[in-house]
Amino acid sequence: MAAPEGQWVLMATGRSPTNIAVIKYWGKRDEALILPVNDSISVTLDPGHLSATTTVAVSPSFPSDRMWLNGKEISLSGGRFQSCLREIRKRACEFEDEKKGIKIKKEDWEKLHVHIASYNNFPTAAGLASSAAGFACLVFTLGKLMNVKEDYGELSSIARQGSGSACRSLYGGFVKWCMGKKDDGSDSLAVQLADETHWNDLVIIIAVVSSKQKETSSTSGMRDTVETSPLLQYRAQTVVPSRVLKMEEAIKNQDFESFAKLTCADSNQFHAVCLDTSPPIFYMNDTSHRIISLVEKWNQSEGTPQVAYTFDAGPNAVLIARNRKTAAVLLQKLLYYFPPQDKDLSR
Ligand SMILES: Nc1ncnc2c1ncn2[C@@H]1O[C@H](COP(=O)(O)OP(=O)(O)OP(=O)(O)O)[C@@H](O)[C@H]1O
Ligand SMILES: C[C@@](O)(CCOP(=O)(O)OP(=O)(O)O)CC(=O)O
Repeated sequence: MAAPEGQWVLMATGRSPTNIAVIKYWGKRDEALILPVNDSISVTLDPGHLSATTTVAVSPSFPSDRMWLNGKEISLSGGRFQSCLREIRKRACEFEDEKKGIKIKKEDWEKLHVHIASYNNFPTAAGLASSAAGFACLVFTLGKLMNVKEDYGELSSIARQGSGSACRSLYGGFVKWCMGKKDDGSDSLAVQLADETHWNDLVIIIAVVSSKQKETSSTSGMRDTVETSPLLQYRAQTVVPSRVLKMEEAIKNQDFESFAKLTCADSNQFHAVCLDTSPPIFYMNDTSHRIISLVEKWNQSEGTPQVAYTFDAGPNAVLIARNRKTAAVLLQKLLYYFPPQDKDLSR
């Protein structure tokens, strides 16, 4: 290293959006490597809306790795953070900035420590996939800092070890997480099905029913489901494989009717396996159920789907409208049936 010991700081910043699964990931076949029991498909949101922004810094003057999430220091000792840091460090390459007098050899990265600061511009751990945006961003930004040359597929398999759904946030547009077959997880990674320009008409509206942290985390919820739900076997082995093929076709052909039916059915089956878990897991609440009824009745009365709904591990509704005109009508309906309360307006 050319600069005097401890005199320099090198930084990189990245931003990653969250993604919303339209065919859900729920259940692991390997807890440590985070390998799923089925493929899943998601749509990545616009980074301008729900995203994580992460800055990573490295300096010889840092005595240890540290991280701040939304301004509060959090521990990096957990296995998931450690896996991401280890896997990225393994792939780090030589870096040189002659002007600043910085030269980092490949082997130096193992000894250098990082400081990480990340902000989510939406509620953390509220079932809005903060872990997806967060770990995708962490891996991407560390890769940028450490001059990692791997492609996005390889980075996605590292992000997967932070949080399964994170592997899908490395790409924009429609993304498939291929479950893979190998025991070491090397073939469990994300591929882009279509980029963000492919189906421009769609509009996504997130109705935040509650921004409170959920009671059952996705990680522990899906562990209980794997251990106790007989329905999960049927879902993973029989239902999802054919649904994934149909969903790929629907996306390719921009076939909203098929897309909406598959999305709603898959969300409902995911919540059915949660209910089939012992003890049962309830992520949706009465408001979520009322939103489902509203959409189902509207779609029925139009004769063809106008809006698709999907709910992750929480009560918040993700509503996908076929176009802007439908999205405007949807907003009107939501405001009519769920008028804002005084406390919402004063926020
Ligand atoms: N910006 C971030 N950078 C790094 N890690 C993050 C970030 N945001 C969240 N996380 C990690 O993700 C955890 C929250 O994940 P959790 O799965 O509980 O909630 P969620 O992702 O919001 O919900 P879900 O995955 O069920 O939709 C945090 O405790 C933290 O470890
Ligand atoms: C319901 C889901 O959002 C579950 C996401 O689970 P996580 O990816 O948060 O779980 P871990 O891999 O244990 O971190 C469905 C999905 O995004 O596919």
